Amino acid sequence: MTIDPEGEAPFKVAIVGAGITGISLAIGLQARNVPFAVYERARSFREVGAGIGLSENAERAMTAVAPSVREAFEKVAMPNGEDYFQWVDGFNTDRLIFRLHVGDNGFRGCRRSDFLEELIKVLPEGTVKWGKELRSIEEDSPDGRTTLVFKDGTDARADIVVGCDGIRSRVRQLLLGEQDPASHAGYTHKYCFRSLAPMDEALKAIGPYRASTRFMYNGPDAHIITYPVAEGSVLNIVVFVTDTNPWHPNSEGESNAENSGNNITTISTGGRNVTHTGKGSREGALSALEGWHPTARAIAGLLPTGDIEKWAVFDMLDHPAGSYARGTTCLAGDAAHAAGPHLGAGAGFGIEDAVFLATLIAQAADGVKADGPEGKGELGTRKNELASEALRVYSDVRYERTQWLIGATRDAVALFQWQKDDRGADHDRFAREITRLFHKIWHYDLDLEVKQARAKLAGRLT
Ligand SMILES: Cc1cc2nc3c(=O)[nH]c(=O)nc-3n(C[C@H](O)[C@H](O)[C@H](O)COP(=O)(O)OP(=O)(O)OC[C@H]3O[C@@H](n4cnc5c(N)ncnc54)[C@H](O)[C@@H]3O)c2cc1C
Repeated sequence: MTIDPEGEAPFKVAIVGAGITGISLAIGLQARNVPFAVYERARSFREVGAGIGLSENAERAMTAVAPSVREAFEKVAMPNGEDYFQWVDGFNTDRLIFRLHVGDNGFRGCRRSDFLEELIKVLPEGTVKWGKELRSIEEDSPDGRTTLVFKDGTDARADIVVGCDGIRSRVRQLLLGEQDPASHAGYTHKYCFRSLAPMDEALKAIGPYRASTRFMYNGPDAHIITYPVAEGSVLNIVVFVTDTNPWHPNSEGESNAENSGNNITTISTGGRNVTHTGKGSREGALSALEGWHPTARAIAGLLPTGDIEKWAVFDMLDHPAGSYARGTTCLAGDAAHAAGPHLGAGAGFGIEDAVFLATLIAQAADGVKADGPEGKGELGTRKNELASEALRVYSDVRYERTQWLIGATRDAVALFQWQKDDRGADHDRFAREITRLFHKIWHYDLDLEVKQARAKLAGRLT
């Protein structure tokens, strides 16, 4: 569908950030004929090849935001080896602890970069503006529109601004104030080593069955995840380690404008940008797995030699934002509610956010059209009121679930790393608790929630 960005439609939406959340929202708005532009600080599409899994709630959200999002995923999704998450005692026995059914062909993996590349193809040429790093937002223009000012000195105007700019969100800082602790994510005292190992090497290390499907290895103060991606040509490996120390960044500096998404390199803490990765090594990972079963150690042995990056896991548990919306600006995806990766839900929640935002913004746009040029009061003011209501409803309906995820993710990692009082000994308890957490994520009645959100907005618009 072609959109006239300056045409008659009542709202133009500026989306800051071309990650999964921002691009899903853009496609959702396109499908509902709401004009938009995406402003992304990277100069071109450039992504790390990290693996990602998307659960059934995420797939339902893809279809709801626009069928083309689901189609993009289908092009890159890797069929499951088996439709189960399987947890192994990685420390003592290398034996299975528990299998959780993920649904038929549920929680398929893909390379995040492959998915994003397919998603971006859905958008009309020129709607993603590359090399646009947001610096500030000015809201005092006479027509009620917002001006976005970019690092390169250019600016753009919009009626609604949605910050989809990730865990280090600039929009979040501008919305809440840089000195507000809620503007900055905090260290979860976990870091990880990640790698995509060639499948022939993986097969030698762990054999065909373990390499064919997702496995997780639990143990004291660390855990490992492995699953095949890219049509089974590589094995995605993540080794998570608990760190009792505060995060010690290597250096301080400017945020790296080329980085995007999972490629977390710097983060703002206390108003400063501090390095968010440290140097590590395969030997470091192996020493965190001292005394573990040889299989777990063989997986860590697949990490590259030499210096490798270790990635700190940050989240927004300690200082949550009180709301995701203020006026005609709001936050979505990791910018609003970044959680650790341990329940594999962040991207799916970003797509869910996109469904609500696209739906509610389109509904508010219909409200403006219904008012007509002679509408209630000054059009700029009325437009802003309707836009603000849509964003407020979005924040209200998404807040509880998305905030829950952050704490639930901390609980999950404590289960994996034997940090609960039973130190991993009670397998039934593990099965019960982990099932409850995943099921709450997966079994979400999106249609019902969207319907209720629409009704809530309709109530406020009358
Ligand atoms: C190791 C790991 C494994 C994970 N596994 C899973 C999984 O299996 N399943 C799952 O659902 N989730 C997973 N996640 C979480 C998931 O990756 C994130 O929740 C998701 O990518 C967030 O998407 P986003 O679009 O909100 O933000 P991001 O992907 O961070 O995108 C933000 C975008 O904004 C841009 N940007 C930032 N600042 C500015 C600015 N000032 N101006 C303009 N642009 C800007 C960035 O360059 C970037 O492109 C994992 C995360 C990690 C770290």
